Amino acid sequence: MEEGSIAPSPCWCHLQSFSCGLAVNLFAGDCELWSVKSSFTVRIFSHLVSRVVVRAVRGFLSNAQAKKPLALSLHGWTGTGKNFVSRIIAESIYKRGLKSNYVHQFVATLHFPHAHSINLYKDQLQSWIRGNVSICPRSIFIFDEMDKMHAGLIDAIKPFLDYYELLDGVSYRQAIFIFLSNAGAEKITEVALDFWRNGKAREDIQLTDMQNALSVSVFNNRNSGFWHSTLIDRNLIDYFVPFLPLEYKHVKMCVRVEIESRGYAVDEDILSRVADEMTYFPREERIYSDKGCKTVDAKLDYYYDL
Ligand SMILES: Nc1ncnc2c1ncn2[C@@H]1O[C@H](COP(=O)(O)OP(=O)(O)OP(=O)(O)O)[C@@H](O)[C@H]1O
Repeated sequence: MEEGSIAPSPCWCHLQSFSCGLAVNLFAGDCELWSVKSSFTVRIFSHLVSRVVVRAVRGFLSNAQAKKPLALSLHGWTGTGKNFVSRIIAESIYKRGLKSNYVHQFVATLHFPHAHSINLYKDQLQSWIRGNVSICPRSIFIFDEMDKMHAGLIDAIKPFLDYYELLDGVSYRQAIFIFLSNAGAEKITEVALDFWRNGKAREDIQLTDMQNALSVSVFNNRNSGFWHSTLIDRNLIDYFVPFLPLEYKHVKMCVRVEIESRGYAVDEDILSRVADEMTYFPREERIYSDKGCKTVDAKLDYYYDL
């Protein structure tokens, strides 16, 4: 099944995008899913993330009677896989993944840069979401850099995340909203470090050890994009998903995956050298990679003559 052939309005790339009208899709209403894989898996080095995300997405997609759209808020240090996971979710639903006309990605610093334009952004965001969900109920909206979003802006989408059956004739109950943020990373690291220092296994960290602390921490953080947000206040975010900081062994796993994906034989020496080049924190213990797995692929270029 090919998706509609008219791409979202090209002017979307610019600030004015919203005001130049919504995307028109040739096959309006025809946004059948590429596949809702019953075996939908997330190959990610984090027991919490794979467990929560897979259950949440699979459960939501198989529930024809969902009472509200799915809202996932992914939190963690840089390079811990938040964009990676949102890409996997998009690809599990639409053949073209993030390139699908039904997947909309907003980057706070790019699409909502000016504090003085908040009211304009709010109107534009509502129109964009309303228009696109009217065309495709199973639209996916990804908000990256939530921690850089001006406080209050995200509250504009509150009505769409709520339990309404219809709003002006449109149902938002099949839509998926994903928020990505570095806010809360300190809290997550604190819990992970606590487990580590007490000799407890990382795999024993439960979602319940983090969820509440995470939502409270972003709610009270002026720089989280969710500061005093009604989305949290009204419990409209279904899951706060903590991405644990990545350890040396995880970085090596990332290097291995990258080498394999390039079709090379894995060289254990290169694996270790790339992981050794990363820097680790906290200063004393040096457990977690401060860039997660980011820059791994760039570092590999040095070792493989491409
Ligand atoms: N937990 C993980 N499991 C598997 N691969 C990972 C994981 N974390 C990161 N990676 C790899 O590292 C790359 C960079 O991660 P990604 O861009 O998703 O990080 P991020 O959390 O979105 O970072 P940022 O907060 O800076 O946007 C991914 O494309 C993926 O290849």
